[in-house]
Amino acid sequence: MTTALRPTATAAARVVDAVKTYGAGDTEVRALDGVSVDFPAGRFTAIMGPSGSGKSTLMHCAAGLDTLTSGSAFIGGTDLSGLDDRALTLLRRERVGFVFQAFNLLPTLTVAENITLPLDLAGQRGDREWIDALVDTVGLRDRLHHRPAELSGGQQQRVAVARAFAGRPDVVFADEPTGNLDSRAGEEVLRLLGSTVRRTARTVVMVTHDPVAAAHADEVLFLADGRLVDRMPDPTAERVLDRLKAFDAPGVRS
Ligand SMILES: Nc1ncnc2c1ncn2[C@@H]1O[C@H](COP(=O)(O)OP(=O)(O)OP(=O)(O)O)[C@@H](O)[C@H]1O
Repeated sequence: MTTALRPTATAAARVVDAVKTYGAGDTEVRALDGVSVDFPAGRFTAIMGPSGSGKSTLMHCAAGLDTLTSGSAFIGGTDLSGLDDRALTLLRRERVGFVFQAFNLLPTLTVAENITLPLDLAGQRGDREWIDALVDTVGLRDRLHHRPAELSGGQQQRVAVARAFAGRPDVVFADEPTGNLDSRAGEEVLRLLGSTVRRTARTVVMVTHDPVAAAHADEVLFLADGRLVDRMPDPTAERVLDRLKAFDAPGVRS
């Protein structure tokens, strides 16, 4: 293993020289064109960039939902390319949490059952104190026995956030978590993600199109044409918006 490929102790997830192509020959698309990036432990990182820049592809490959064409992806010190499908499924279940735009709660289960679903699937009891604290953090104690259909969109996404963190994962990947929410409910979910990172030293990686959402992160990564072209620590919505505008400006590339 070369030095460049050795995972750092502080990266919850990382990709090295990540290349992902779709199709072949004239129709080949290079969705990721040599991206190397660490997602530091205990930090909230947002991924932004124009449509088609490779955000979802990067997230899916970093999370073990998809495989790279070349390069490496690590969760903690585990090289995902060395894992077969079964091992990848187990790793995702035990060490990765997910929050999707569409909430993806199971309608027949109660809120409490949805929150512990990943643990139940893994045959684990989980840390009851941790889960109890999560229920309070997301403010759903009085809804624990309700079904998702009885909750607002914002409440459903808060259930999904609790579910994502229930197993104390190394990293939570959030794909447009506020895309289906009005701005107030979205703001609550973002504050929840940020405060959970800061209070519990968990790690969140979020793909978003929304500069206001990205401003909740500790750092924003900008992709363009499948490459990492910029990073912005301590972002504000205004600065993120200005940076995004530069992608559209004639003659300005990254
Ligand atoms: N399954 C696929 N087959 C072929 N091409 C794909 C596939 N998935 C993604 N692509 C292409 O890869 C490139 C990157 O796509 P990706 O979805 O990662 O971008 P994105 O930045 O998440 O876009 P958006 O903001 O529109 O969601 C695009 O050109 C896209 O068309």
